Amino acid sequence: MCGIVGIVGKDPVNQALYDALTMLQHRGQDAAGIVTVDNGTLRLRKANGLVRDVFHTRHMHRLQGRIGIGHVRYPTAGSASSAEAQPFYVNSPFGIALAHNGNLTNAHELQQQLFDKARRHINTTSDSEILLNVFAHELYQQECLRVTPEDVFATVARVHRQIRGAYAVVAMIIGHGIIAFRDPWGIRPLVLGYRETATGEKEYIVASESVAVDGTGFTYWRDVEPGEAVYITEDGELYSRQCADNPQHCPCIFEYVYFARPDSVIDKVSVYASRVNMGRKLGEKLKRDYADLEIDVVIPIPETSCDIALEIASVLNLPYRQGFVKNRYIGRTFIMPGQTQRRKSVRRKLNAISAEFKGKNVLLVDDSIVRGTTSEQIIEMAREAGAKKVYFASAAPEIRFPNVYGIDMPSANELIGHGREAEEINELINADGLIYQDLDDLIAAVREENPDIQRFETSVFNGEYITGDVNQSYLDRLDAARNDVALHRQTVNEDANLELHNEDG
Ligand SMILES: O=P(O)(O)OC[C@H]1O[C@H](OP(=O)(O)OP(=O)(O)O)[C@H](O)[C@@H]1O
Ligand SMILES: NC(=O)CC[C@H](N)C(=O)O
Ligand SMILES: [Mg+2]
Repeated sequence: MCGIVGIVGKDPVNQALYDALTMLQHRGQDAAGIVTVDNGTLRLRKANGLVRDVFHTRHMHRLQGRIGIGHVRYPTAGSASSAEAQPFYVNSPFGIALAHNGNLTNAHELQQQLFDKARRHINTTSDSEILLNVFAHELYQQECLRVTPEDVFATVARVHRQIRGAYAVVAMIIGHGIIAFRDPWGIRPLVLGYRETATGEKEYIVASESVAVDGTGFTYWRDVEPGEAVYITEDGELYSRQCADNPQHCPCIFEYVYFARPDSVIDKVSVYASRVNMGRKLGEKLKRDYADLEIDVVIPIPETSCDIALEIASVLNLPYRQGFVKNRYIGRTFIMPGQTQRRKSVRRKLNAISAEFKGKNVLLVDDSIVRGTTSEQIIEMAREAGAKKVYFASAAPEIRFPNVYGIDMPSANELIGHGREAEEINELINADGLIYQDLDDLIAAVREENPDIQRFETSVFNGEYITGDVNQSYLDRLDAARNDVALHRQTVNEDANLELHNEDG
């Protein structure tokens, strides 16, 4: 998952972009970037690392201008090289910078078409650079000297017809403004906000999550609709239009399970409320079907599962204890690159308080089990801390299939739930009992907050890929390109990559 933001302001936007990126940091910890337009010239700073490490005072000084976009990256395509940090830039037409959250499923074909049709060279292995070039080529085809809202909407409509997969995008055209659009399924989130200056002029923000809107002093306004494009000119005029032929709302359910911050509201669903509902549903299942388990205490695996576990404890009428302490200086482990780093980080990140485990039957709660890295080690830690029995509950059902829409789960074989039933998984993670949420209950937990959502993107649980273009040969290619061994090989070679259009360190 990545985080994106764009701001059209009346004063310099560098600090607000930086602040927004820090509030989206949980969506991507690998790289960060900001581009602003300063008197007709792009200013760019992007590099690998956390937001606080990428931007130093000297970079912030250079990022002048009243309009800009930013990105935090969690790679799902291409390499982890800093040359693939975003935003990307292309000089024709006009000068365009673009930031993307999601993953294109036809990137390979698009790259070939770009060369055949437009002789466009793609310098990295990133699908987002391809997306930028498709957009640039279509805008060029409008043959306009000044870009009008009509040109923008015609361009996005043509982009929608060509690209497949998941995409929430912010793009900036020098001398014109910012464009934001979302794929016709609305798989990845994108929200709009505004604020007024002291003189009553409007400023706008688009961001992956509403937390970035709240935290920068903007007011949340609405979600960008699936398929919709929003164009905000540099003078602050806002235009919007539905640009997809057949938009259908089908947001990614994993945003609610894990990715988004609980204080965000996505597609009118409070992430926090949906997690409380997940806890209630799972608590009810435990009460109904597992009444024979003698549980003394419910313990969350910080951080994402805390709201879920608290609700389970309340349904079961059991004590809730924070038996694991989280090291606040270690980030999210699931989105770290490479299994070695992920494995090592679990014990660095979480430590048990023995008193909460000694001689007790504990129910550990997590939001999801993906590779099983966390659950396996945490159960071992609970036993070392003296637990009698260790039961494990997951607020998401078994994750059995790869994700192709912006979550880095490219390889079925790396998923502990792939081809296995709960009992087998239970043995692998060495629990005394493993209880998964049912998919219908998970869907109901989120839908309860917005019954207008008819369908969710749930492919990791049931293998149904809503875009309809994902077949086994695509999945095999993805696996070969992005499994842990392939990524390791890539990292070794990445220094050879050429870095363009960047401020030096
Ligand atoms: O089965 P796994 O492959 O270990 O993946 C699942 C775990 O990873 C995530 O935690 P993470 O540490 O990323 O973030 P959090 O602090 O937000 O819970 C998630 O919340 C689970 O705990
Ligand atoms: N997680 C994402 O949204 C990734 C965006 C893009 N596919 C990249 O790898 O940089
Ligand atoms: Mg976790």
